[in-house]
Amino acid sequence: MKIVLLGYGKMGKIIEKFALKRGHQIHLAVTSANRPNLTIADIQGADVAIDFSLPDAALANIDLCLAAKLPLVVGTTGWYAMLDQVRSTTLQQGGAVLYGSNFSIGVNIFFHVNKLLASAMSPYKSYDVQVEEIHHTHKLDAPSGTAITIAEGILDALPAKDAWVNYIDGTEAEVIPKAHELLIESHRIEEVPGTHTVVYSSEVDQIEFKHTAHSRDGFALGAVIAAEWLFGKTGFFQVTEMFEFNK
Ligand SMILES: NC(=O)C1=CN([C@@H]2O[C@H](COP(=O)(O)OP(=O)(O)OC[C@H]3O[C@@H](n4cnc5c(N)ncnc54)[C@H](OP(=O)(O)O)[C@@H]3O)[C@@H](O)[C@H]2O)C=CC1
Ligand SMILES: O=C(O)C1=N[C@H](C(=O)O)C[C@H](O)C1
Repeated sequence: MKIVLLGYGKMGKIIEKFALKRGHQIHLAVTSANRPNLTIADIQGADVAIDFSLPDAALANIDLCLAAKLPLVVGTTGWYAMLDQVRSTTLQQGGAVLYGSNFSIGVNIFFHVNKLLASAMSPYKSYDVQVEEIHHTHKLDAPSGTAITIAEGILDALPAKDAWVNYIDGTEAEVIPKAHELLIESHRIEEVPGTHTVVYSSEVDQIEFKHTAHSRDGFALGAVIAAEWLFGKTGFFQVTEMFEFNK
């Protein structure tokens, strides 16, 4: 496939490596430098686009790909408040968009088991739950998209919690969650690729469920596999739909 990389930073460059290894070609790599002059015609000769850019850039990139009728995989996080609108625009225009807060196999298995664990925990009111995420200091959004997906999995299964709240470690404003709120604690530490932990605590014990990314390779390979999966389809998809255990 000929791939347009929307974003050619930390992720875009690793995605390129896996795309070439799997026999694909890079049609165009887009950065802040060439994005202002990018036209529909520039991307129309490609088969698929993969967006790992900036939270503020994702929506315009989605619109551009829809206008060009180019299937798009969106890995960029931090735009999910607009998800419903993007879904309906994609469906109205007969486009193809697949998005996911995390493309690694390990995290997608984690998402699945997280829901099972939350269901198992739901009768046991003596446990409180919180989510922690640690990422590198360059990250622009908090909480991470992955932490939001994890929190949504817990909220769906635990009637005692109906909303998440975020505390960013090191910021002054203290966040004390109410009993019905699920705390997501965000930490920013040097070059950490991404660590997510769900913690259930009671007076007598603690359960910790943790995923640690050793590098960005799992995210990048997953994004290329997602592009292969999306090619030839129309609709609005989540990365979770690619996995056998969700079928
Ligand atoms: N879903 C997942 O599995 C994962 C998602 N992510 C998400 O992916 C996104 C990118 O992460 P990362 O690669 O680390 O970020 P980087 O900051 O390293 O790279 C961002 C890239 O986007 C480019 N860019 C800036 N503006 C635009 C624009 N308007 N259109 C296209 N490209 C643009 C930048 O250009 P320039 O080089 O000129 O600055 C840069 O090349 C983040 O939102 C992150 O949260 C990250 C890892 C995994
Ligand atoms: O910005 C990152 O680096 C990452 N972002 C994604 C997120 O917000 O969850 C996925 C991964 O954790 C790395």
